[in-house]
Amino acid sequence: MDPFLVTVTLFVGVILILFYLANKPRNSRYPKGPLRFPLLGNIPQLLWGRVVDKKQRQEIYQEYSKIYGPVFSTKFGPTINSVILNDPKVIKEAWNKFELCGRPKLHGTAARTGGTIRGILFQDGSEWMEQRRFTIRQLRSFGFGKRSMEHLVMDEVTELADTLRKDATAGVAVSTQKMFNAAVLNSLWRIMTGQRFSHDDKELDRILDSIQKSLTAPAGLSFVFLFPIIKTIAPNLSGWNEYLKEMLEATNFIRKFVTKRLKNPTVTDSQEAEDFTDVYIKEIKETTDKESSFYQNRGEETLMATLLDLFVAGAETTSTTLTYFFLYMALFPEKQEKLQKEIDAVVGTRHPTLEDRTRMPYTEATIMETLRFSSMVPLGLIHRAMEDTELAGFLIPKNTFLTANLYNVHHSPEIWGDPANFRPERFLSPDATQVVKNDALMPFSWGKRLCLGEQLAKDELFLFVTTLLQEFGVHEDPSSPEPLTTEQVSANIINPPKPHKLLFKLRKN
Ligand code: HEM
Repeated sequence: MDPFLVTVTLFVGVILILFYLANKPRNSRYPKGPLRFPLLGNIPQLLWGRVVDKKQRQEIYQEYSKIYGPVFSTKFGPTINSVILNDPKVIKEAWNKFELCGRPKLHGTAARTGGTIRGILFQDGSEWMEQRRFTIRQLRSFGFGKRSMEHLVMDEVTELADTLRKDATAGVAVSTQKMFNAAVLNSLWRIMTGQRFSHDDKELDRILDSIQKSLTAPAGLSFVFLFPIIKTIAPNLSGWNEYLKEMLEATNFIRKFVTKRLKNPTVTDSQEAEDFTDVYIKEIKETTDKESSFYQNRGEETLMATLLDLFVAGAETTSTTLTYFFLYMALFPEKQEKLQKEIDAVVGTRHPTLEDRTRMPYTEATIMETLRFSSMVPLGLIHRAMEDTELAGFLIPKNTFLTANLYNVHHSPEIWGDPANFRPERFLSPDATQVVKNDALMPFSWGKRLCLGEQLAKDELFLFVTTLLQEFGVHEDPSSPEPLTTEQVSANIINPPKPHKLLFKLRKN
């Protein structure tokens, strides 16, 4: 037999076997998915979609869900199996199951807290449950959802309005990218630590910049998370060193704060705690159970991680939503006008309060539409199956990663009819007097991992939006070289809008 023919036959045979093995279903009820390449899984298709088709990951997943259905599987490299959920009903079913609410054990997330995963955001199991419950209880007792919180938020909006007034009078267009960060973070930070930052605090600016860079790190960095070897081979080229440097800025800042507070407590043991950190330290002192995440050194490390989680999650998310909100107001001036009419009619010239909310359906609907339209956390945070689990007739094996394509849910024509239009009216009753909720709107995710800052974020969004639009009109900057666009920057977790500037003009002058 011709040796060339033998070689070709063998080569083709090996390739076919490798493809067969790569595509062999993990069990008879495992979700289907696109063809997997040996060793690489679906990385080639994802790269092609990103580089050639210029599509974001959520858009690529959206295309796949049209072919493989609302639950499909992908594979990254030889070992990481991932299931993508594209339907709100399935997402709810999944995120209500404790077994599907684990987190992947990624070295990238461990590196930020000294090599061991601690806290809430990236933790699972008993430590996650213990920390999450404690944090929710304490945040409520310190003001989440209460009048006292409202005052903290209003202090911040008022200061921001003072700065904007100067810019408006000078006719200067402002970049809204970082504008809300400190103001939004401060209300949370006062509850957590008793401290606030001045809006032009340079250290905070640097840390928030680092958080922004690490959260919006190039999407290519996900590959480093999935394949740790890349960071050893190409620590600089892969972006790993830069990511770590940025991430550790915030870690070091929080570590410094915790060390100082442990050495110099602000209250004695018999005094009432004044902030979250005080209560936490009290809990550490009172914990005798060695298994508890509050126990001694582990407790101190976990305090650091939990504060870091809230700092990171609280700083970037709400402020990016506000950036989107004002961008949309400039892009859709007729919506802005309607909203301002509602503010003028209900609030008039006094300060807005949270009690106004029920009488301001258009404002509420516009905030909801902003959260839907921007879907700035498009794929939520990755979950992990902690056990073999039944889901919507499928069998999801232990350690499978799960991703909710929130972007797809928020942009499904079957659910919204005209998802590509910014139309707050979709959340209003026909007579426009009531907000109509839609369960498919889930920007804060769902179930056991539901964002624990949802209440604060909603309160802040309402108070910032109403206070600022009461006084200012927001407009496109005519001197800008590029027109405003709804386009997003593709990123790691949070997708910000493209950098832009807006003109804030005083409404009554
Ligand atoms: C508009 C603002 C916000 C949005 C859209 C948002 C969205 C989300 C999403 C999608 C998740 C992932 C849930 C999952 O894994 O299924 C999450 C988790 C989380 N968020 Fe938010 N968030 C916002 C504001 C905040 C704020 C202000 C805080 C601070 C108090 C916060 C703290 C957290 C924490 C600690 C988690 C982790 C929960 C857990 O793993 O158990 N978020 N958020």
